[in-house]
Amino acid sequence: MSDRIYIFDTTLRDGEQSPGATMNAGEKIRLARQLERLGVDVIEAGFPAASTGDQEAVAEIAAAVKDCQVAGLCRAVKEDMDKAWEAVKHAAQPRLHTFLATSDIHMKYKLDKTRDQVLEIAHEAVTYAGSLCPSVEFSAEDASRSDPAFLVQVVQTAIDAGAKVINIPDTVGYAQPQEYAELIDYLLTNVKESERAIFSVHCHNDLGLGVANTLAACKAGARQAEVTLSGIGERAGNAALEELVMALNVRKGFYNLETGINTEQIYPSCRLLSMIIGQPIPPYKPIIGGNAFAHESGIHQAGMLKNRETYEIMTPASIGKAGSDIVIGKHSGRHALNQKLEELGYRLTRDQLTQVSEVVKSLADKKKKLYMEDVEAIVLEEVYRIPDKFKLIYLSSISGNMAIPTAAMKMEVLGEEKQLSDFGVGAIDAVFNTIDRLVQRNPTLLRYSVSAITGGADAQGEVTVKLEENSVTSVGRAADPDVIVASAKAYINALNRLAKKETDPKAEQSRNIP
Ligand SMILES: CC(=O)SCCNC(=O)CCNC(=O)[C@H](O)C(C)(C)COP(=O)(O)OP(=O)(O)OC[C@H]1O[C@@H](n2cnc3c(N)ncnc32)[C@H](O)[C@@H]1OP(=O)(O)O
Ligand SMILES: CC(C)C(=O)C(=O)O
Ligand SMILES: [Mg+2]
Repeated sequence: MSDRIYIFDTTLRDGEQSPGATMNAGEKIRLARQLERLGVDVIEAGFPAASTGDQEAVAEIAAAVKDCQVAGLCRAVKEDMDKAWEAVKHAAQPRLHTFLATSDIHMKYKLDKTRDQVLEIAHEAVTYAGSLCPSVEFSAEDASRSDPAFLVQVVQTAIDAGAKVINIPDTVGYAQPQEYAELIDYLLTNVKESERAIFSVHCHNDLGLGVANTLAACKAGARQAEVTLSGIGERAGNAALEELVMALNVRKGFYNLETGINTEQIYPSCRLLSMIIGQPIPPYKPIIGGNAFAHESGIHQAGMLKNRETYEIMTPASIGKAGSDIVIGKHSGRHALNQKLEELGYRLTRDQLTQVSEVVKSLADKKKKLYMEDVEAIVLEEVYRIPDKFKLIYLSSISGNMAIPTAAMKMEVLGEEKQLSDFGVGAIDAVFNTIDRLVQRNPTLLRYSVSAITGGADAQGEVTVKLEENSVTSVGRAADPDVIVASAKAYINALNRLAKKETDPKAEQSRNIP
């Protein structure tokens, strides 16, 4: 038996059955081209009988794609098959995929057909599809809940009628890995000349076992896996392409199976899908999630810095993603903190590092997300504390939908008290404009972020600003229950740091502050 697993991607068909994942024809073509680049063997482009739009989209994909088969799904109904064939017939490698349910519950309640009738319909459908298209796939819908002995009869009928691929779907995600592997093995053993067809699996994720079932079935002899990008699909979705492929890659010694997937196109493909359907990739998603290569705990980070294989079983580059990320948070240790600070150009002594680490941890206890700017501000505050040239004395601010946002401020500027008022498009803008005029500077605001350190309406607001003037940047940070006051203090804090860099450029250079 070959060790090649054919990847049948159904993102554009079963994936589109995911609520909210509808794509227009242009988007489907873009994604189909990306799937071709990814190296899938078959693209199931849609269900042409569903609508004229779907039929046209499938036809356009069939015309656009050259390097893989393009399949159209159809019920075991002549009109559906005609529509599907019309759509895929111009593909370089067309495939008709027809299906019919074989479980007692589906046959009785959904189709209202007996077993004998289902055998007859399956025979007629595959024969008719084969008269149109050289490559026919037959799916026994709800196979995993079908009587295995009857399933042997159905599969035998479909192969005898000319089906080249036999799909055994776990339509409702009911199967368990070992049981499903045993079903595949049972069919391969009991269907006569089973080697005339490629056995395929199509697993849903209702119990979170889509990928596990697919892997178990491949180990048992299935050679086509039906999957979707990011695992999107009907209800809880399908087995995820990226998880299946990377499991086969990372555990090659265990499975001894190969795919034709260019794994470096995995992340770009999933990103494209996410952009098209407007659904962000959850950070905790295996392989492609934002956290999949992020390390937050000190022990993990220290291990990673010594040898990344201590906590990573694959590289981000292998799936086409930028490097691993060390995230500074409350679980971070000094190794990781030092590494991140060195990347920013800071060289701290051991004592300084301990001092900064303590403040970072206490801030992380209060704040949901720590930015590197926060950490940098702590370093500047704790290690390179500087005398202030500019100080806030008082601030009064007017805003609202019936007022021109105005700030009136008094500041100490180079030892001299000054006061002024100015306007802005909003309260914060008015404050920053007033400060600029008081200190007679005009920096560019590169970043402004505000977050609540504590909970409730009386939360401490913490503001971080990043300024740039004459190619020099600086970060300022301040907290206050009033976010307008916190903003003013953070802005003044950043201005003080800019001023310090001007008066002591050598010191700043040696620290290489970005
Ligand atoms: C497991 C899967 O993912 S299957 C694929 C699911 N995808 C889709 O359903 C694609 C979108 N579907 C559609 O646009 C529509 O359902 C259509 C155009 C296919 C059919 O629409 P309608 O004619 O209005 O039928 P409706 O959807 O209400 O009911 C389905 C009919 O198909 C029958 N049917 C279901 N599966 C099959 C099959 N594989 N072969 C033959 N008939 C089938 C049902 O028994 C039912 O027949 P009935 O009208 O005699 O009761
Ligand atoms: C049409 C078939 C293959 C299907 O999507 C399923 O059974 O889940
Ligand atoms: Mg399905």
